[in-house]
Amino acid sequence: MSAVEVLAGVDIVALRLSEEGTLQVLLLRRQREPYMGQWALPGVLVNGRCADASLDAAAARALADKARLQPRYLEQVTTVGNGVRDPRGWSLSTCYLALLAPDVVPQGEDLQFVELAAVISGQQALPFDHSQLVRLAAERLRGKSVYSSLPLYLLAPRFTVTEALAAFQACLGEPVQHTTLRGRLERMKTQGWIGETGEKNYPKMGRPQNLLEHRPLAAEVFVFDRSLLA
Ligand SMILES: O=P(O)(O)OC[C@H]1O[C@@H](O)[C@H](O)[C@@H]1O
Repeated sequence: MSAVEVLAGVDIVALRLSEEGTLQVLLLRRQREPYMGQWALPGVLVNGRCADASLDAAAARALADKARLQPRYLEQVTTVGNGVRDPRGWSLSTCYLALLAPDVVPQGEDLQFVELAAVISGQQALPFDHSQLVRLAAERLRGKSVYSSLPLYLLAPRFTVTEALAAFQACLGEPVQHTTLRGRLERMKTQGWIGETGEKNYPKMGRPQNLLEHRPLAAEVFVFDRSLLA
């Protein structure tokens, strides 16, 4: 690379809600230098011969080509850039937050989910500045989960209130009042963002619960009139 060139890329912080109710982040084992063999965020370079129409298209390509999956939700978080984050020289990375369905499984030995908490705590180290990108994406998710329906994208399209509670608590990292969440979901129902399916799920333990359906409208997330933590 000549001294005037800058590498530009996108990196994806793709999150899944585990059965235990924790958030997990998708990692890819790097196939080339730098950091060959290490677990990193899936990402692609966008300069050079790539035909991506936009950064959003490049982010979708990174997930489709490298992780072989489609997100339920994708949002640009931030752009970082400096001369030290990539040993190849000056580079920019635009970081995306992707939310995945809970039943997504890694397709191949070069992909794995690890606990988000392990990356944030530093127990699972990542190359480049990828740990910092994970922290920024998790902060964005937490911030938006206080006042919007964003965590519902971590659930199957049909879900119960108990499952919604688990998703919100995982994103916020603290307990949420069942009655408060139920009130916000009722509000979404009256505005057409959630529908009653008329069906129930039958868990191994406990009583059957109504199955609701997430019907996101054009704006993608429903904004609550009050904080969920109020
Ligand atoms: O995987 P290759 O194409 O080598 O490079 C992409 C990575 O290079 C880094 O700056 C980015 O953070 C991205 O993950």
